Amino acid sequence: MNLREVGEFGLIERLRDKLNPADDTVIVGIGDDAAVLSYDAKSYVVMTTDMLVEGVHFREDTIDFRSLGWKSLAASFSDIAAMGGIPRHAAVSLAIPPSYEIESLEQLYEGIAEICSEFQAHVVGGDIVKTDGPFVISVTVNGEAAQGKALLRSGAQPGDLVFVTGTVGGSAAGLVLLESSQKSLLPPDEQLTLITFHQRPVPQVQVGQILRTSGGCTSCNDISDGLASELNEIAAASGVGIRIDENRLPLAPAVTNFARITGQNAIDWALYGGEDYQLVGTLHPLAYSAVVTACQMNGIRFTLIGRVIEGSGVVMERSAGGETVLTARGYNHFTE
Ligand SMILES: Nc1ncnc2c1ncn2[C@@H]1O[C@H](COP(=O)(O)OP(=O)(O)OP(=O)(O)O)[C@@H](O)[C@H]1O
Ligand SMILES: Cc1ncc(C[n+]2csc(CCOP(=O)(O)O)c2C)c(N)n1
Ligand SMILES: [Mg+2]
Ligand SMILES: [Mg+2]
Ligand SMILES: [Mg+2]
Repeated sequence: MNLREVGEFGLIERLRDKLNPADDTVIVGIGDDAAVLSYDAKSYVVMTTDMLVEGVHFREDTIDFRSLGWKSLAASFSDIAAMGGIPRHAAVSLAIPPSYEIESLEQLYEGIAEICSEFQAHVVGGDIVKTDGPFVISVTVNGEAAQGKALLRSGAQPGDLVFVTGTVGGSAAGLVLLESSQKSLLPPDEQLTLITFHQRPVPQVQVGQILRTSGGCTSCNDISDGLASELNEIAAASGVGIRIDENRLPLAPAVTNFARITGQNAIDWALYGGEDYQLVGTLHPLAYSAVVTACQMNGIRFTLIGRVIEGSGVVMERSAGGETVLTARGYNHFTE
């Protein structure tokens, strides 16, 4: 069968069927943002790996090396955050075209060091190979989580509230701006805001901790492929339906402004753009006030965008009236 037909997620299912069953050290295996592993009685190890490929995840004209270093680790820290874990240790492997300058790779590592100091994480190893293909960065991150309380995609219950942190659609807007010949239509400060959303996403480790300790977060996912895709993953893993409200989607003013100027759709960026690395999930209503207070105290934007219902799939109530079924049409390698 053709890869374009099964897509990235169909391929994962097919490959997973070939593997041996996991043993009891695997608390959460394939299927969530990160694996949760138990080696002793104290705490869980949370482990995730992701690749970034030149031409697919970045190009010379969409990111500088220092930001690329930041973003490469941010994506993995975000997966750890989505499990309620704290990122601790990383391994970084590079497949490098021989034409690359050593200074560029040093800049990459300055960005890696920057995010590691921000989150008190450490690079503890990696690997380097030469390639005649594109530049590839592979990042594996291990984190820590308290035993028994990892945030999964699979616990949403009808009646729960659907939340998202920060704002959404900013990374896609930033990418459109970086690729656009109409940059100057937007004020310089808003240009910088959009470019920062794309190049320097901030993994939501702190809110992951707030959610985990609240005891009422029933599901969580980070936004790599787009809100529509992540919500569908939660709905499918939890066996529930989700209703969200278009009016409630948190968009940064620079994003709506840029959409207006270029005649593009900011809601589509939020739903299908991806790479915002915010957290989306569900909360038992009784946990809401404690979570929102903790977020306010820490300057974290936390928005309710809908509700969990019985059934399946994701529906969005439109601001113009009516509703739209949101398919998992986010970023999917092979179908893109
Ligand atoms: N080649 C593979 N072999 C085994 N498991 C895989 C493979 N590729 C992905 N997975 C697993 O499938 C699940 C879904 O992966 P996916 O990459 O969609 O999640 P993610 O890392 O949260 O998202 P993204 O890659 O968009 O940031 C994860 O548990 C992941 O570890
Ligand atoms: C040059 C360029 N073109 C397109 C994109 C957009 N993009 C690439 S991969 C991806 C999903 C996340 O990746 P993954 O699912 O592998 O974690 C997105 C939204 C980009 N960043 N740069
Ligand atoms: Mg993820
Ligand atoms: Mg992944
Ligand atoms: Mg993805």
